[in-house]
Amino acid sequence: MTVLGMIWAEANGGAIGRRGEMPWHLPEDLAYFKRVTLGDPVVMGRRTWESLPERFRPLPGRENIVVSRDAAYVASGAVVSSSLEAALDRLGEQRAWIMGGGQLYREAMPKANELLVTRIDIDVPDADTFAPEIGSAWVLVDRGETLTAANGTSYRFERYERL
Ligand SMILES: CCc1nc(N)nc(N)c1OCCCOc1ncccc1N1CCC(C(F)(F)F)CC1
Repeated sequence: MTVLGMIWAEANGGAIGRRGEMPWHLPEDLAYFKRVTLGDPVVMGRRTWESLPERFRPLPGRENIVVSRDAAYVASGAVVSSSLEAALDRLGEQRAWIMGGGQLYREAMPKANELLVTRIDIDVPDADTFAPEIGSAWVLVDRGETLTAANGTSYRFERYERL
């Protein structure tokens, strides 16, 4: 069984996206995401793959798996899996990270062992994509200290483990 982590950044109210973009720019979170995931396979939905700036496609230094039901879908530099299960079957015992988006987080939640959530103190009134609910099966094991980004934004890195 893969040790499966999920990693996301969310703004106030659980916002994680707006019209296919992340409506903020927080280099400190990009660095965190890169540090955490480097070397491990990452699994993402097609919309997240398409949201990545060209220069980040594929994410360097890790196997990129894109989940799409479209058997004809091509993601150059990535492996396309037809379902989350197919992606997990590929991964075998490897530790891997679900990196978005909302739909895949919700589907993978029951299979995840660890959640890394960056809480960003900004309001995104017209958000259209939201983080999954973190249910009572989870315990916040590391609240992280509240940090201030170079651009003045407050944020913190949280870690949850399954009870
Ligand atoms: C970073 C954003 C992010 N934060 C956390 N904590 N969890 C995530 N699931 C996550 O979303 C990754 C997919 C979206 O990512 C991007 N969306 C727009 C612009 C840039 C990116 N990044 C920049 C860094 C790059 C690197 F390879 F350097 F990591 C990856 C692509």
